[in-house]
Amino acid sequence: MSEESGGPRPGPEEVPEAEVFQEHREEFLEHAVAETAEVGGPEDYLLLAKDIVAGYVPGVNILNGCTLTLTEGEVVAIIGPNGAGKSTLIKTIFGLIPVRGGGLTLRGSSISGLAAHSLVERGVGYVPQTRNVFPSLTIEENLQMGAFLRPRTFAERFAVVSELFPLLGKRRRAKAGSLSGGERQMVAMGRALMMDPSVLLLDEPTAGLSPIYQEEVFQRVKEVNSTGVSVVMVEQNARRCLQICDRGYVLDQGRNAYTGTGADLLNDPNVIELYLGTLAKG
Ligand SMILES: Nc1ncnc2c1ncn2[C@@H]1O[C@H](COP(=O)(O)OP(=O)(O)OP(=O)(O)O)[C@@H](O)[C@H]1O
Repeated sequence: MSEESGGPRPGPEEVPEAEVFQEHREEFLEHAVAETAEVGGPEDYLLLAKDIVAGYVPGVNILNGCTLTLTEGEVVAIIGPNGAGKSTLIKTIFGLIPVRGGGLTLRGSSISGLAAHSLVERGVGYVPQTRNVFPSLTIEENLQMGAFLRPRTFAERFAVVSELFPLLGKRRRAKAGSLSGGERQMVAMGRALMMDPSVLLLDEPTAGLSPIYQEEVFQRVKEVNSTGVSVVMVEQNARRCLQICDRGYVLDQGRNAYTGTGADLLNDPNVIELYLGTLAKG
């Protein structure tokens, strides 16, 4: 008789949580709200990403036809499990990943295939998740980089941005590399705002930050939004993000799994079970 080694095994009645999650997820995705059919035309939105197919490696799609709309003045959140394609969607919107299918429009005009700097010229700002400041440059120099396409507007924009983020004005000569993670995030957002964008794309702005700084980032996002900037943000702190956003998208496997107002998503039993609750961590 051989004896098998290893830790305790699930009893005959126990099913590992990950399997439960997978089973419910497949079932839920089959019945997921397909928003695409209800989406209006490009002229109805400030930004429209429709039926987007995109990926990194030839022949492998990460986004499998997902759709996102942004109306003037909104904060829109993108949440979902790890690897769902949230960052990929935001990078595709910003022209960092080629669009293989579907289309992107800004104020009704196609932006599919445009490079990132063309999008900046058209009023789109982007804050990447990592390496989003130049650590060896001062805060002021980082902000100058943000205004490189319109250097003559620097002083005026610096005044506006440091009113929103007082730290940036007070510590303008500090090297960005000497700042905490939360402070760097303020520099990164400030830099993206130097070109006076109408759309701000944020990729996981609270990742790696302490709860206090996470909260500060959420508050700043709301303040920036109140100045007339529309925001699309990918977030790992899904609950808090859904509390402050107007609408949210749950992405799963590169598709729209669910769409609704922040409150709808926070109160939906399926979303809670699969994407916000303990099963989601299985
Ligand atoms: N540069 C890359 N080259 C190839 N594959 C990539 C690259 N970046 C991401 N991927 C893959 O694309 C898929 C989606 O990644 P993405 O970063 O968009 O996920 P996400 O939903 O933002 O999740 P997370 O919260 O884990 O960042 C993952 O399978 C990831 O491994």
